[in-house]
Amino acid sequence: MPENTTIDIDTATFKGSISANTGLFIDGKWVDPVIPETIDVINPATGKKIAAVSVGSSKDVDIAVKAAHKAYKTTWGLKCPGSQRGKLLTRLADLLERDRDQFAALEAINVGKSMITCARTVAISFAHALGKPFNIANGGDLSGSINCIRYFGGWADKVQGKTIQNNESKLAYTRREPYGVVGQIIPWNFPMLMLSWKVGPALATGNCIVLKPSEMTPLSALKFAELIVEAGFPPGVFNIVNGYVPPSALHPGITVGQAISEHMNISKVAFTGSTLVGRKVLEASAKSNLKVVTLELGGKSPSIIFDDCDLEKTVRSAMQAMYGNMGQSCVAGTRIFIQEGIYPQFIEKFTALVKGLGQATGDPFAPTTKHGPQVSQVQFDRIMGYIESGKESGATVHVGGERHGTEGYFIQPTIFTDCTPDMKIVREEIFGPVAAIMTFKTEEEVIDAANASEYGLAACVFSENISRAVRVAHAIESGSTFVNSAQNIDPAVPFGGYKASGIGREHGEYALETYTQVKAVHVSIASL
Ligand SMILES: NC(=O)C1=CN([C@@H]2O[C@H](COP(=O)(O)OP(=O)(O)OC[C@H]3O[C@@H](n4cnc5c(N)ncnc54)[C@H](O)[C@@H]3O)[C@@H](O)[C@H]2O)C=CC1
Ligand code: BAL
Repeated sequence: MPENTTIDIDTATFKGSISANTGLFIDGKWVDPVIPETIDVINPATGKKIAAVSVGSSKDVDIAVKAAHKAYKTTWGLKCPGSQRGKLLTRLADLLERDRDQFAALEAINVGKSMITCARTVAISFAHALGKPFNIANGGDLSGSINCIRYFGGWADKVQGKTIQNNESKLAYTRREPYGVVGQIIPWNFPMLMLSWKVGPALATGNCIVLKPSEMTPLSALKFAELIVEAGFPPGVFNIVNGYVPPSALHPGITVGQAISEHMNISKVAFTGSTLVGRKVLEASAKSNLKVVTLELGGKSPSIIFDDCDLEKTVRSAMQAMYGNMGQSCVAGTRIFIQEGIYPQFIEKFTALVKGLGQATGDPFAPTTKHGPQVSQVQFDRIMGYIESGKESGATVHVGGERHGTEGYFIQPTIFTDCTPDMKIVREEIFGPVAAIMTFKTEEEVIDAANASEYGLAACVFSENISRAVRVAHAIESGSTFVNSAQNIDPAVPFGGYKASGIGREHGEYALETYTQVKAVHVSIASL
């Protein structure tokens, strides 16, 4: 039987012992993988092991899919009224709220999220607060997760089809039916938040889930499974299979993520992660059962700053948009375009703020920390590689550009100036605290420059001329554009990418569409 691990945390911002099971969660129970194997979970602030958790294989995915199918046919799906699904989701949100400090602490220790602005008061669902310190994890990530699950709980009994009045000799109507078993593959940058974005709409619409957390950050998902049981969801509705990437010696064949993508009895996969893997998921679907695939992938989002912006607010928002979550955010505003007239004032204030952020780098549990570590050695090396590339290609390191400290995976918040569109640091997603600054003269010029990217996830536009701001927002090729704010994502508003940033939308009514398929029913009412 898999064991509980206990994580003791004694810090200024969180004190307590958190226990979490380290097994796979299948059919409402904790189980060992068919081939017993574990993976170490690392604290990125120290590089040291926190715990070891079980990892599964395609065999465990098969078992989880069978359990999910059984639940779908017997206790969930069309067998469970939407009102009951909504009640359970609302209960789940309440339980998450009750235990939010523990979940925030798990995010802080496993992802390096820091604990500064005790943002319990944060009104928005997804605060791109700086860093992943504990208080930020609690305010931003946990508020966002709770709000998202509660929001979709409200939708569960409101999923509706339509009647079609086209022909008086028939009654034609549509139904929105769940897919059955859906696979969900989530990343490490916002483990609880990405889980909630996927679990909320899937359960609201009556699907059963086989979820794979990132192998780097499984702890909060494992803890979440306990709340699924406590809330009263029937066994098999929600299953977790952790997995390795790349294949290990014990699991030389396909990985868990690939097994989910290829599975013949999974009818839809929702994926958040790299564009590279997104392509593989799509390919696996094409080669297996043509399952529906939604993808939320990379970005290289522009922040466009016009001369007539509110400078104080804009500088703060541009910093949040860029350095929130240590730059490990798909919507990060990494290409900062500044109109020439305001460049000197903007750069002076932005530099001061970013240097301040650098001074507030450190222990995710310290009350003053605003900037934590990158998630792993791999990500650290990758980002440092980009910083070297920036230097070699002729950009100027204006701030930062080095590692911070000697332990863990900390990188100084970095600003590159003198950037040109051909540079790797301007074209590619870095997923770290590295800003590329460029200037522009005209609206037309900046629209072209902003759109010269394979990505199209998000953008920020800063101008007090609302006509111009909205005009530019419409001209930018992105799934979301934020006017005069950092990326205040909201569970009621659709989220997703244009171009290589993804397929489909999460959040809002659109998410219900991506978790249901439409059935048309034609009933003849013609008199004989
Ligand atoms: N859109 C976003 O929010 C995210 C984007 N990324 C981007 O990806 C880059 C690399 O990060 P990684 O952790 O390597 O991302 P990744 O795309 O490899 O990981 C995301 C998830 O996909 C799973 N996965 C890996 N290979 C798979 C396969 N063949 N089939 C199915 N699932 C698979 C992973 O285990 C993880 O759960 C980052 O530097 C960043 O640019 C990473 C995480 C989140
Ligand atoms: N992947 C959605 C949230 C983010 O990375 O910013």
